[in-house]
Order: sequence, then structure tokens, then C-alpha cells
Amino acid sequence: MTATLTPDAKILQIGIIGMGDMGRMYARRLSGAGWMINACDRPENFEKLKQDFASNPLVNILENGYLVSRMSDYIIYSVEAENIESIVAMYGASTKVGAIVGGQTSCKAPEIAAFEKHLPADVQIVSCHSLHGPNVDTRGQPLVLIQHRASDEALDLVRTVLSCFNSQFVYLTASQHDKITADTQAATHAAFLSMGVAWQANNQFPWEVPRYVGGIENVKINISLRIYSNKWHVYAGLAIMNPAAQAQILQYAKSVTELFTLMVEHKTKELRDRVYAAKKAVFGGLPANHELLLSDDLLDKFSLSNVPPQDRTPNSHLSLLAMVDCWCKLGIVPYDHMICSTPLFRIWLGVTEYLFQSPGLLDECINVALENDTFRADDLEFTIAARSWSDIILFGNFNLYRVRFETTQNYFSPRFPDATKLGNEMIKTIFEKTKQRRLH
Ligand SMILES: NC(=O)C1=CN([C@@H]2O[C@H](COP(=O)(O)OP(=O)(O)OC[C@H]3O[C@@H](n4cnc5c(N)ncnc54)[C@H](OP(=O)(O)O)[C@@H]3O)[C@@H](O)[C@H]2O)C=CC1
Ligand SMILES: O=C(O)C(=O)Cc1ccc(O)cc1
Repeated sequence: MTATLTPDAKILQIGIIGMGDMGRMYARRLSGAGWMINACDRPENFEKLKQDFASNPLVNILENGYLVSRMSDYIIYSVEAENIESIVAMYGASTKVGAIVGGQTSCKAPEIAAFEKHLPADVQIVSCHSLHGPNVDTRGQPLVLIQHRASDEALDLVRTVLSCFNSQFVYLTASQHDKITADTQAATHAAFLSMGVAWQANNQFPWEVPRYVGGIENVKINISLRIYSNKWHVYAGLAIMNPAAQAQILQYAKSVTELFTLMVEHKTKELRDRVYAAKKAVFGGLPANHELLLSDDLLDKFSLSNVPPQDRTPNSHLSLLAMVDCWCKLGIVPYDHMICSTPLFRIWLGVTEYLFQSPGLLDECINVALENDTFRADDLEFTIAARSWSDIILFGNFNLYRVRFETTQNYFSPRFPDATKLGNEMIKTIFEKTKQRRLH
């Protein structure tokens, strides 16, 4: 290791390759803590990036990843997962002798494979993953560190640099990371992506529809719009490139289809037995005094709609019934994965818990599912959407994923500013409210 790798020396130079949403957030926060940053995006973005960071003397914008790699002691690749192999193939050989390299991609198997293939043997590998989006307060959020090919000293250095986020470090291997994040993210995203496609297919903006009123509906709308306001490749990458994720998404689509079939066939006993078996598997281990993570009062505050919450229409909540059924079929107890939970996952778990554990609500939902056609057309489109997302992901088709995602993104885009504002508030409030009893 070179002399510059002393943890407390801020002469250490940090490289960031890929100055998109996450790269910029890292550059701002790390330079804010006094670290010197060398950063680049694609060469064609050089001038614009230079202008954007002109007022920050600690961020040195360079033309490309060769220059960043040559000058920096700890380099973070913050690029699209789909392109990690080709980008590391370009710049990896220029990495400064003895430096540490890591990546921010959401799926670690391809990232680590690219590092092993293209980085010189003297380079150490410590990867990371902030388990939240670029606009979330980093404090208290999980930040995974993967000491893959590195000394304890190198891990210490990475920890020292990233400690300014005040996140919660979680130490995992790459394969543990991929397995756990598949459990927390894959089916969660599939559910919200399917809601967006279904609403569009029925040509509706749900906050304008009186039956989409109330706490749980607010969460569905805000989070679905939040996902669609992000970049398509973030979700495509973690779903398509993580083999463990594919099994989850397939099972989610299967659960949606099978439950919907039981609903339209009015198979009361089968539906009830199946839902209650899932409830037992997922929530049966909770202590008797377990307090619900969320309450309707809390969630009623975050509505894009003008309709008062007391006019709530009971919903069949197919997306939530299927989520718990999916966890049950795969033997997943979501509470075991709180160490790798994103804000969206925690909220989604809170909502499922609310539906399954609030007295009377689950029975109301099963009755609506069997006897009431108010949500039938929505549930049909939701089922088709879930199947369609699972096909796209299983075929590994990035182009089709992009087209499908961006079509729905365009449809909802006028409401993104409002939804983002409301979503940030919602995440902040829920985070504060649940701080004392986060389940890890
Ligand atoms: N957004 C999120 O919520 C989170 C994302 N992540 C992961 O972090 C990574 C980055 O995500 P995010 O910042 O959101 O995505 P962005 O698309 O905003 O950022 C990626 C950046 O890398 C640039 N890039 C592409 N090729 C090169 C290259 N050869 N040299 C330098 N830069 C290049 C891209 O340019 P161009 O756009 O021109 O291709 C883009 O600006 C992804 O792997 C994602 O999965 C992790 C946690 C959360
Ligand atoms: O919270 C979520 O699930 C998000 O949508 C943000 C996100 C996206 C990708 C990640 O790798 C981590 C977090």
C-alpha cells in the first residue's frame, strides 16, 4: 500500500467514475466533508459537468476515467450496471498502483466479475452500495460494504471516507448482498411497476379517482410515481442482472395470477386459506406486543388527491395479498432482511403489515376481492402488467424494459414534482416515526 493511504489524511484523492444522480450525491457529500474528489462522466459530458461543479474547489472534473483512475487512491464506479463490464474494461488497467476500487451498482456479481477480470492484481477491491436513492437523507440508512479482495486496512480507509454519510455500515459478501437485496427489492419494485402500467392501461391518474383514496392508496401512488421518476436502468439492472431477483419476480407474477383466478372464480375457501397461510408464515413469528410500523392516520397525510380520506372505498389489494403470498412461497421472512432494507421496502412492508395485522382489514379485503367488482378491471390490468414485467425480466430484454418503463414514465411525468415532494416528506416522517423500533 502507498503512503497516501493514511485514513486521516485528507490529501487522499477519491475518484468517482459516473457523475449521474448517485455519483453527484457522493461527490457533494464527500467534498462537503473535506475530501478531494477527481470525477468524470462520459467525455461528451465533460464541459457541462465542469460548469456544474465550477464553484466547488474540492471537486476536480476530468475528461475521462483513465485520468480519474491514474490520480485517485480510492475509486468508485457509479455507472449503469448493464455497462459495468465494458467501463471497467476501459479504465481498469489505468488504476493507480495500490489503489482501492469499488462500485455502487445495485447488483454485485457482474461488478465483482468485472473488477476481477480487468483490475491489476495490486489493486484492492472494496465495494459499496447505499441502499437508498440520491435524494434521501443518508443518515441512518444502510450502506453495504464488501471487503472482496482487500486488507482490513483498506476496508478501514473506505469506512473512514464514507463515515461522513452517517449511514449504517452493513458488512456482507457480494453473494450475500445479491441474495438479500433480491429479497428486499425485486418483487417490491415489480409490484409498483405493475401498478403504474395498470393505471395507465385503464387510462387513469389514480389520485383523480375517488376509489383510490386513503392511507394505503397514498403509499401505492407516491411510491409508484417515485420509482417511475427515477432512471429505468436502475430497476432494469437490479432485476435482470441478479439471478436471485428473477425467481422472486416470477413468483410474484405467479402469486398475482393465482390469487386473481381464485377471486374471479369466487373460490372463497381456497382464497381465504391461502391468504391466511401466507399471513401465518410471514407475520406468525412476530411477538404478541409487536406495534404496527404504520398507521392510516400517518399515511392519510400524504395524498395527491383532493377527496377526503373518510370516503375510502374498500379495496381488494391484490398487489399486497400477492406480496405476502410470494414471500410465503419463497420462504422469505422480510423482517430478517431489515439490515439491507431500502426506504421503499420498509414502507411496503409497513403497508402489508398494516393490511394483514389490523383487526378486520384483511377479512374486508378478502370479501371485496370475492364479491365486489369495483376493482376488478384494475386487478385484471394489474395481473397482466405483473406477468408482462416478469416476461421482460426473464428474457433479460433491456430494450423492451426501457420502452415499457419510459412509456409509463411519460404518462405520469407531469405529476413527478408533486409526487417527489410528497414522497420525500412521507419517507422522512415514516423514518422519524419508526426510528425507535427499526427491525434489524
Ligand atoms: N438511483 C438510485 O436510486 C440508486 C442507484 N444505484 C446504482 O448506482 C449506479 C448509478 O446510478 P444513477 O446515478 O442513479 O444512474 P445515472 O444514470 O444517473 O448515472 C450513471 C452515470 O454514468 C455515466 N457513464 C456511462 N458511461 C460512462 C463512462 N464510460 N465513463 C464515465 N461515466 C459514464 C452515465 O452517463 P450517460 O447517462 O450519458 O450514460 C451517467 O451519467 C447504478 O448502477 C445504480 O444501479 C445504487 C443505489 C441507488
Ligand atoms: O428504495 C428503493 O427501492 C429505490 O427505488 C431506490 C434504490 C434503487 C436502487 C438501489 O440499488 C437502491 C435504492
